[in-house]
Amino acid sequence: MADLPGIVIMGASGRMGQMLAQTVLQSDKARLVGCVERPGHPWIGRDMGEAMGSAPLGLCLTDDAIAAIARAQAVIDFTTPEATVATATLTAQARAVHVIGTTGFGPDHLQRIKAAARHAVIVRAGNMSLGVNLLVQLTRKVAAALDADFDIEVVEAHHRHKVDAPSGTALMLGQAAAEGRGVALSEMSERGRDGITGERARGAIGFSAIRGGDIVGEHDVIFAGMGERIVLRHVATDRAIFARGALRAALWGQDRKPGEYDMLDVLGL
Ligand SMILES: NC(=O)C1=CN([C@@H]2O[C@H](COP(=O)(O)OP(=O)(O)OC[C@H]3O[C@@H](n4cnc5c(N)ncnc54)[C@H](OP(=O)(O)O)[C@@H]3O)[C@@H](O)[C@H]2O)C=CC1
Ligand SMILES: O=C(O)C1=N[C@H](C(=O)O)C[C@H](O)C1
Repeated sequence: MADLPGIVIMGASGRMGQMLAQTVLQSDKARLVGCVERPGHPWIGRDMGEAMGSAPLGLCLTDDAIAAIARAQAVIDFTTPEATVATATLTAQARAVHVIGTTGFGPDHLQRIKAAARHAVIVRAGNMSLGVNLLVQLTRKVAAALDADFDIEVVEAHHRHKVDAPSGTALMLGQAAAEGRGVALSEMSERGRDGITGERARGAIGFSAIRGGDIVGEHDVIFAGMGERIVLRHVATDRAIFARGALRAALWGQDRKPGEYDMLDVLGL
């Protein structure tokens, strides 16, 4: 048991944090060695099992990220862009694998993650599920097969608590569509239409976001032509798919060379 890779979860009280804790606890390939929350969080000092409403685990939540990461072979992080960038510095120092599920990064955050990946293995993906990563590859393929007579629209729906848009998944799908088409997403993306927008630009890749209730995550990539339409769809109904993918990434990352990887690398897609 002591030989199994030790996993630390950042943002352990969150929607994904709790799902990750349960997934690691149920696994016979890894052990949970730390649960970290931000300083001042009401769960700090409480037993993680009891805080989640189940049996005690003998593992208390801590705000001491440095001490927790020192015990870890991998850190799984579904938090905020600022928290993740700060953690990337610590995982790089500790040479622990950093699995990043957080979304909503700006260019400066991404630059800092890239710098940390010079020293440690980072696996980062806006969606850790097998299904979405397959959809990414399908999107690339369909976009490569069709010309700009087919308008590409990415439509996503998430729960009311989500703070970023477009979702990380929508951006992955848009990026795959742009690559399939051989264009730069930054030049072709159309977001936030409102009012008199004018006609759709030929070749644009559009993004729309729906927020409501408890929707776990739904993504459509629409290729709309004249007289026909192709729709590629993924519907997530359980956050366990993301947690399973993240744990798989943490195990895959052991003994790899430092660098920034994604779930396509992990899944071999
Ligand atoms: N890649 C993927 O497959 C998936 C990615 N996500 C992404 O994961 C992220 C989290 O989502 P979700 O779990 O729903 O969000 P939550 O808000 O439920 O969880 C985030 C947690 O991180 C905590 N946190 C904030 N700052 C710190 C810090 N400095 N140190 C430690 N913990 C901190 C928050 O605490 P507090 O609330 O007190 O601030 C909260 O408990 C989002 O970016 C989301 O888009 C989600 C699902 C799948
Ligand atoms: O915030 C979420 O919940 C999710 N975020 C990820 C994203 O931004 O795409 C992945 C998943 O869709 C759930």
